Amino acid sequence: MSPRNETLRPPEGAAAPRRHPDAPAPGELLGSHYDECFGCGGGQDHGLHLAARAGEGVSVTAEFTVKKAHQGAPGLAHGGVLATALDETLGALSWLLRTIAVTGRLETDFLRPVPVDTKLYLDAHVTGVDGRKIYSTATGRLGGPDGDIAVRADALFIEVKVDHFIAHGRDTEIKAAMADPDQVRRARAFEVNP
Ligand SMILES: CCCCCCCCCCCCCC(=O)SCCNC(=O)CCNC(=O)[C@H](O)C(C)(C)COP(=O)(O)OP(=O)(O)OC[C@H]1O[C@@H](n2cnc3c(N)ncnc32)[C@H](O)[C@@H]1OP(=O)(O)O
Repeated sequence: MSPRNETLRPPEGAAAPRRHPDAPAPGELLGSHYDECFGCGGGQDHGLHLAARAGEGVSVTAEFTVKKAHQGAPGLAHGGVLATALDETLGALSWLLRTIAVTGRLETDFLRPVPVDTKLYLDAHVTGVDGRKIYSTATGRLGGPDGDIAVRADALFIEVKVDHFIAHGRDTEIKAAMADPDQVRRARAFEVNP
């Protein structure tokens, strides 16, 4: 499916996505980039606890089970939570590019309601890279990886350096993150590209 919005289509001359030589192997669990992340962190009781795996090329798959705390209408997932699941899955593509990037633009289509206790099967891949701009797309399916599409999104992520978070994040959390050698190593490693 190609993006409906022109601004989310890689421009002419954009580079094809290139899997980083040190990217995790296909099938490998990617883990969380930050324990307090609402999307993937283990430290958020009501977070999505989304678990993503590396796929082939520059792609990932992920699973997320809708919980009671994620409702909008009775018994149904909140649209913003579903957009978060797509955003987080798209964000996980950073592990394959080994580039830190933040969401600049995210366009989401909600095709089917998603009940509480449903497992959403997500996949995402990069469609092109143009300088700091990373174009990508994702789907969330019901019933299995080949099931009906419930939600889909096209996105533009923008590459940033670790300093982006240091400059903009609240002091308390930045200080705690910087005091954690594993967190710093994980983040800084992404800044070194061949
Ligand atoms: C220590 C702890 C580390 C933890 C690390 C893990 C982090 C992982 C987190 C992942 C969590 C999951 C994910 C999350 O939740 S990420 C959280 C949600 N996203 C954000 O908070 C991002 C907020 N926005 C910004 O900070 C800035 O606007 C950014 C950094 C994005 C760009 O500002 P910057 O000043 O740097 O660059 P620029 O303005 O020159 O733009 C550059 C180019 O991009 C184009 N452009 C920009 N925006 C748009 C747009 N909306 N539509 C179309 N195009 C857009 C722009 O035209 C230009 O194009 P060109 O003129 O070059 O052609």
